[in-house]
Amino acid sequence: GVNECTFIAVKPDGVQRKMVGEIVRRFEKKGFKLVGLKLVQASEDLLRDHYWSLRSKPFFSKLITYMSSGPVVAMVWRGLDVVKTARKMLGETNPADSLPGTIRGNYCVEMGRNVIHGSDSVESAQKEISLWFHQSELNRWEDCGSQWIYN
Ligand SMILES: Nc1ncnc2c1ncn2[C@@H]1O[C@H](COP(=O)(O)OP(=O)(O)OP(=O)(O)O)[C@@H](O)[C@H]1O
Repeated sequence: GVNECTFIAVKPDGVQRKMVGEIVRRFEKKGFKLVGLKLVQASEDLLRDHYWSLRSKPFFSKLITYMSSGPVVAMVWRGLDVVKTARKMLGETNPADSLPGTIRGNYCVEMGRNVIHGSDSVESAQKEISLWFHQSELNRWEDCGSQWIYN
């Protein structure tokens, strides 16, 4: 429903490459609602929890190093089908498989530097949001434009 939320993070390469504004712009203009946003240096403990399902992958330790190499911009976005739609806006995990027009399709070339994260299901979104944000950091402000987004 319209209350669905997803967790999006601009990864350290995205922050270094000044992509925060472009990424926020795309989600805003799509019609999604920003309910949380912060710049954070993620601890390795947090990242290991976040990527727990990938712990046995050969690239796991490189992934933790990559994700802790600088600050990330952690965000929560809300709206109808936002989890699935955000994944489409991001593109595929491998930028080479991502269509032009998607964030990864337009702005990156390698899996290990793919500039952005987005939750892959509603359940992972709920887990990731509670991992990265305190409830008090989320703000469900009333969006004066929502009548022009939803009928
Ligand atoms: N084969 C690989 N080699 C190097 N890095 C990889 C590889 N597969 C995945 N990764 C890295 O690990 C991240 C998490 O992998 P996952 O399979 O969950 O992809 P994803 O869901 O598209 O990405 P994310 O969770 O970051 O949105 C990828 O975004 C990428 O940065």
